Order: sequence, then structure tokens, then C-alpha cells
Amino acid sequence: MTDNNAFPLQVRILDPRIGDTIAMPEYATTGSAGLDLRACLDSALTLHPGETQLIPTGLSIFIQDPSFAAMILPRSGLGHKHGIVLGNLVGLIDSDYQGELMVSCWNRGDTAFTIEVGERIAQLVLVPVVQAKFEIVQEFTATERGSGGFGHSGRT
Ligand SMILES: O=c1ccn([C@H]2C[C@H](O)[C@@H](COP(=O)(O)OP(=O)(O)OP(=O)(O)O)O2)c(=O)[nH]1
Ligand SMILES: [Mg+2]
Repeated sequence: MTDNNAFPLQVRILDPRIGDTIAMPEYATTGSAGLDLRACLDSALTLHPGETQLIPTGLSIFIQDPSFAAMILPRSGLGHKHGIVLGNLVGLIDSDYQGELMVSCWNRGDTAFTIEVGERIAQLVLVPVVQAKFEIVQEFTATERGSGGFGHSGRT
């Protein structure tokens, strides 16, 4: 379901089960923003309440272009219904990272949850990135907000 304008992403398959008994990450629908990542485990893994485990995906990606990054985000259903979210809340994949994609799974709920081999545990989203270069100034040009934040504009 990938169109020809899609970003060409280099992928290395580190575990031979990927593309065989464990599907390659894919966009579930043509409009999906995220590629579902699967647990490349040797056996099912039970996450007890409060527990966090680093789960391999069996593949690595090389984004190469520093004007892009990837983010690993929780799956809504797992997070909302089962309390399975990410131990780092969001995973950020640098454009120069070439190691295995790992997913930190955290059971923030109060019941145990078993992750099956090949289960879709999180999703990978490619995002554009702008790197900053600092320009040191003495004052900023005044704005309506100024330095007001953290609820400064009220609640309604
Ligand atoms: O959920 C994640 C988060 C990160 N990474 C990989 C890719 C990323 O490029 C690298 C470093 O991540 P990050 O910069 O967030 O972690 P760090 O603690 O700052 O480590 P480092 O010192 O290696 O940058 O780890 C993952 O595989 N999964
Ligand atoms: Mg870092």
C-alpha cells in the first residue's frame, strides 16, 4: 500500500523471520501515518503491571537524510485498553542511527499483558526535522504573549 512518492527508507532485516513468519512493518491502510512495528520475540512475553521490557523488532533502518527522523509511538488500542505504552513515552530515531529498532514497552496498567511473537506493539512515523543554528540576541522583538506560559491565557 505504498505509493511511488513515498520516502525511500533503507531497511536491513536482522532476523530471518521478518518477511516470513513475522510480517514486515506496513501501513495498515493507504492513509495510515504509522508503520506498525512487530515484536520480534523468541517466545511470548508477559509484562506484569509496572514492568518495562525492551523489545527487538528484528530490523534496522537508516534514514540518512538529517532533515528527517522517525518517531516510535504507542498504538492507541494497546495503550488505552491494555495500558501498554512506551517506557520512554516516545522513541526518537535519529537519521544516523543504524542499530536495531527497539521498542520499550511499559505496562502502566494494573493487569498483566502478554505480548505474542509478531504482535504489533507500536508504530513508526517518519517526520521532517529542521535543525537549528543559534543566533544569540540581547532582546527578542516584543509579542502579545511575551514570556507568559503554563496556562497564562486562561482555561476557556
Ligand atoms: O524507542 C527508541 C528510541 C531510540 N532508539 C534508538 C534510535 C535512536 O537514534 C537511538 C538513540 O536514542 P535517543 O537519542 O533518544 O537516546 P539517548 O539516551 O540520548 O541515547 P544516545 O546517547 O545514544 O543518543 O536509540 C530506539 O531504537 N528506540
Ligand atoms: Mg540521544
